[in-house]
Amino acid sequence: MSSSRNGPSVLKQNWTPGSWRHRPVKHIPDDYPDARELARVEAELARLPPLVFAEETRRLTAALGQVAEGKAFLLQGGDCAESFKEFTTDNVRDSLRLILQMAVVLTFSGGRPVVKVGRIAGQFAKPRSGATETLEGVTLPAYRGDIINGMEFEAGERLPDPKRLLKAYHQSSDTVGLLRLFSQGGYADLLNMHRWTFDFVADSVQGGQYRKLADKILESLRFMSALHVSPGQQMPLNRVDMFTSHEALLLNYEEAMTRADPVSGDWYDSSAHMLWIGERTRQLDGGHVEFMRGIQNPIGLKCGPTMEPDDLLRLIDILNPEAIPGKLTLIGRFGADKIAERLPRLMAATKRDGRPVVWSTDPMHGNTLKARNGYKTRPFDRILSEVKTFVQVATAEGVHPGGLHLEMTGQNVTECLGGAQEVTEDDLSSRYHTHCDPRLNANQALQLAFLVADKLQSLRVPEVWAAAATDSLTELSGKGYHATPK
Ligand SMILES: O=C[C@H](O)[C@H](O)COP(=O)(O)O
Ligand SMILES: C=C(OP(=O)(O)O)C(=O)O
Repeated sequence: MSSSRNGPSVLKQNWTPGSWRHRPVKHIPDDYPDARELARVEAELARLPPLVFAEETRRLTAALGQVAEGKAFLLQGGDCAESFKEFTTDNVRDSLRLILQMAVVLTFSGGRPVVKVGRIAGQFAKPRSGATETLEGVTLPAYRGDIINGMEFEAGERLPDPKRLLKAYHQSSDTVGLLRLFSQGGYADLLNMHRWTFDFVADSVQGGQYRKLADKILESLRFMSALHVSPGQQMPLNRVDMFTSHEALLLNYEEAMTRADPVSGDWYDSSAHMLWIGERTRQLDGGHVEFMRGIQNPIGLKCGPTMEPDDLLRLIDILNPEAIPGKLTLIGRFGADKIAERLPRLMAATKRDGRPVVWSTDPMHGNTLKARNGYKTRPFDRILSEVKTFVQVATAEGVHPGGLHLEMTGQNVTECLGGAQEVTEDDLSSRYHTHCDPRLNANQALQLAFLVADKLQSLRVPEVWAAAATDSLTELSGKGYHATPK
């Protein structure tokens, strides 16, 4: 059952882009100094062009449907928080090139297409643990992302300012434009894959591994072209589909960007192809879930350590009642020490339930800690450990380990500890640029891609999968894993 030109489907009755306003909401500022100015900005946004088209969004749903069936893999990654200050053409290109490199690695080893989704062109609003921040005895409202207030520790900057919604829109629009140019205009041509390597990665182990892999792929392409077999006839190699996503947190912005598609009559949030609900705003009766139930875009749902199987199933009832393949991606973010205990029953519940979902892992948000020198950081070994356990649990439960959700950057930052470059606590201060949470740098991200690719490679053949499932059970015993009755 789907909606039609005759009106919304029965399941979506009583929904409007603004119906979230009648529900309790968390992490949306209620202290804009000038409510009329906010309303004026919302009206202006509603008149501005969409950032993405419904047809592209439907293409992403279909691609994610393939992931749900185990025929593709999702790579979703990018900034923790985009900022106005750090917006440059080079930064957008570098975010894309990192995704392209990782996708080559994952596609080659996993033997499945990789669906590429950036945390980009709208990832501006952040839910914070505390409402305030205190520095040297002065307390101010917390920084909540550039779309809401400013990062400077100064009273005026920390006030929510409606004009920031417009600035975020225009920067997102420029970013989408650049992504289209880079992904469709030749830069993403597979024959260019050597040029995607970052200078600071070229001499590392990962740089060498990538060079070898790229040589191998180019050799195969030359071989096929010598045989006059052109893979490009079936699948263009000179451009890629690069989709955008962000957390749908500031619903004032999302509502203003939501439009009825003239072709299908369905409502699409035109601010991004994919939106997700954060761990802190997934309350069943909350405004965020209410908003997301009405839009036709593919949706992500963060699933943290406190989520119970019943809550998850009720959220699926609300968010994907029509069981559309590719509509819902569950993004586990438990922490390396909790995943083996918390994930299996959620996966088993979705398996028993039978409605299609993509299972993806975010190994960043459950593994944040404060270093001795005060920097918020994430150890690479914990990130890696969560990803490995994710694949093991999925394998043991007979579920496709479908995706990876990362906070990462093409910049040579020192924000996460460890990795092949062995970033130490003392190194953190040298290039710590994030606006909120620590991101993997390109070297660490590529290293992770090679390690995941290695795991996925072993799952390509069904018999190997079965053996891996047995091995996974053995390895997981002792980590708190409880096998779920089949
Ligand atoms: O990205 C996620 C959250 O916004 C972030 O982890 C919150 O950070 P905080 O705990 O410093 O507020
Ligand atoms: C806030 C985020 O994550 P979570 O909701 O999982 O904490 C995020 O991905 O930016």
